[in-house]
Amino acid sequence: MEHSNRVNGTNGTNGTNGTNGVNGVNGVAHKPRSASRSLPFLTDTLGNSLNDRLLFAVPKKGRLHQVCLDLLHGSDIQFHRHSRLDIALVKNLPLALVFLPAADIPTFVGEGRVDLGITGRDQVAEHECAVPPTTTTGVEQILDLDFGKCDLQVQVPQKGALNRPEDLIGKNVVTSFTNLTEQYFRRLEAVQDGSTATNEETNGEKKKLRTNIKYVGGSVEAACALGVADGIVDLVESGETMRAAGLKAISTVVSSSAILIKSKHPSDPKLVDLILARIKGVITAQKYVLCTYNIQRPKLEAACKITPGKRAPTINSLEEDGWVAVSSMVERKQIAIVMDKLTETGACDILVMKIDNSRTH
Ligand SMILES: Nc1ncnc2c1ncn2[C@@H]1O[C@H](COP(=O)(O)OP(=O)(O)OP(=O)(O)O)[C@@H](O)[C@H]1O
Ligand SMILES: O=P(O)(O)OC[C@H]1O[C@H](OP(=O)(O)OP(=O)(O)O)[C@H](O)[C@@H]1O
Repeated sequence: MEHSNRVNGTNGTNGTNGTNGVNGVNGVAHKPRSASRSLPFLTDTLGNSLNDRLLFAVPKKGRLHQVCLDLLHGSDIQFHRHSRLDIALVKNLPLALVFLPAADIPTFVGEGRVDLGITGRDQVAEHECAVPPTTTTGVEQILDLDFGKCDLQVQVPQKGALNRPEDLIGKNVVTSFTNLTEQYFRRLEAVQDGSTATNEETNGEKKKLRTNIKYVGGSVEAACALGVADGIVDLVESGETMRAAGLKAISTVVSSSAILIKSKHPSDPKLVDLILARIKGVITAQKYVLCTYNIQRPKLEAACKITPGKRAPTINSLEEDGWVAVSSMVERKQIAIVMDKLTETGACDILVMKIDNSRTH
């Protein structure tokens, strides 16, 4: 059915080359949506037209899925997703959500088929290795979302003769990120051969890679124990998975976090700005708390150095002579230290409040 091919994208963009899709998803050639946007099969399926809606891709499963749903909720993007349907119309904005695998989102947004998306920086890097951006295609990274932080790392068995990434040259490496891994080992091999990375093509042909890179879609950490790989390239957050599999990290290929991306020619740039502002507001609200306290005026300058706020602290006079009340945004992760320092400076009645939402610059 055309619908599942085009929107689910799981057939066209997976496979051994990850999100390669050089010819577009399922071979659909690139055509900017802004030029002509006709999605008749979606109209039929949902009984609603998507042609006037901005399309926003959200990871349909995995580590980023629930956090993204929470972010949409915080941004007052209201929708109802019918079971098994990967598209949901937003009730209060001319927007439709498209639920896709995180790995496929850069392809859809990069080709301009979808206007906005949330995915990992690692997935964008993996996609761009295979499909370099042009003036009309490729994604623009518009906001770091401050969650989904992890590193794509080269890992080898804790006990063994392999200790440096160079030791894996000519050996078997298993990963879900074949493009980044190939690029990484191509550079490493070039250095070992005494050539430069840019010198990797001879007579227009890529030099054959000596390292054998194999794709697996998940549970990458099992590959060494099962004898499929000498080393792996996989994501590490806490390091628990890696350690449990008896592996250690020896190099970082890419550091990642979740990002908001947009196509180069979104169908409704104003709505993109509105959604960006809302999401920024939620992210800022999660990152900061509001700290208020009372302090005697002579100690105010020292206190303001501890709580400079995002722009400047708000200072109000108190009825009690010589005292002021201060309120200031403080990074949530710094708040305990800030309260300790304020107390030392002579601040009292220190209160810390959660911020539900925000609009700041
Ligand atoms: N352990 C982790 N900690 C933080 N972020 C992660 C972690 N694992 C993956 N991510 C981020 O989430 C993105 C999606 O990875 P994930 O493995 O959850 O996706 P998936 O393959 O679609 O889901 P599943 O593994 O359930 O099939 C990654 O590209 C990365 O940016
Ligand atoms: O460092 P940690 O906190 O242990 O996280 C790292 C693990 O998380 C991801 O896999 P995930 O659990 O999403 O499942 P997958 O192997 O099916 O991709 C990643 O591929 C690692 O295996």
